[in-house]
Amino acid sequence: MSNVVLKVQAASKRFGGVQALSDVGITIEQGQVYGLIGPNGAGKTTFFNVITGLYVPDGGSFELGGVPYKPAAVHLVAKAGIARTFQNIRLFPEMTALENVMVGRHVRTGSGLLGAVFRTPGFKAEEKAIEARARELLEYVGIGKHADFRARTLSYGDQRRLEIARALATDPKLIALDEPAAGMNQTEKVVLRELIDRIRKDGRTILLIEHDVKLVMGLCDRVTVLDYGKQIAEGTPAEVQKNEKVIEAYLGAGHAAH
Ligand SMILES: Nc1ncnc2c1ncn2[C@@H]1O[C@H](COP(=O)(O)OP(=O)(O)OP(=O)(O)O)[C@@H](O)[C@H]1O
Repeated sequence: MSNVVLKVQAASKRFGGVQALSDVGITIEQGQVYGLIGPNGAGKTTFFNVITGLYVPDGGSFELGGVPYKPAAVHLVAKAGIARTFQNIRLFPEMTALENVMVGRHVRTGSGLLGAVFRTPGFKAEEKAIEARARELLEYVGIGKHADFRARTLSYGDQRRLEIARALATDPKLIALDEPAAGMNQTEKVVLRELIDRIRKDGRTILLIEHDVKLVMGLCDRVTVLDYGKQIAEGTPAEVQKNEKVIEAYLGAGHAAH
């Protein structure tokens, strides 16, 4: 059996005169942390939006766990098994941390609207199980003690970790993190790195957009570099760092030495 989790071939997306993505292809294997880097406007977020159903691609083929999928709508992609976080945190700010994670978990549960309206025994048992799992996930990302706080009252770093817990709650085949370290201080970044490492060790597969080159190079098994929508390099962090095009377009002489 193939251990490829996500296979994207020739993904393209145009906005008016801007070719935001031009035949971009990546293959991510089970248990990998895969990095997507590139300068501002390179097409990283567009790629995320395409694979998660937010943007309809102009072209490309998409497979998740060996099964073709059409990234046509966000909820279908979530059901197919991709969960994501956003560059600009998107939590329900007035709901508690626990409730935010429980919402994520509902993607995977059976009781429909009628069960919820009539509060059937099946629904109640399921709610209990969802709550228990959500508490576990909050502990897992290190914010268990904030379970009953409203999301908006958490620190920035904790909100990012809450987003990760919510994404994990869907039991995704692939978890896509959009700049998880943005706005974090050094201490928070160290904790984040440990968390991503743990998620990988626990058997998950991760796609990561990140501007912090050190974090990307330290964490990722493979990296794709985009520039003006084109894939200018693909390989291990060591290979990519040596690539002339990458040094020119993005890393710069100062970064290449790290
Ligand atoms: N909804 C949209 N409408 C029009 N143009 C868009 C849209 N989304 C992205 N673009 C354009 O597509 C190109 C790629 O943008 P994208 O946001 O994917 O880059 P990025 O690599 O994620 O950049 P950043 O690091 O700044 O987040 C840019 O030129 C951007 O202006």
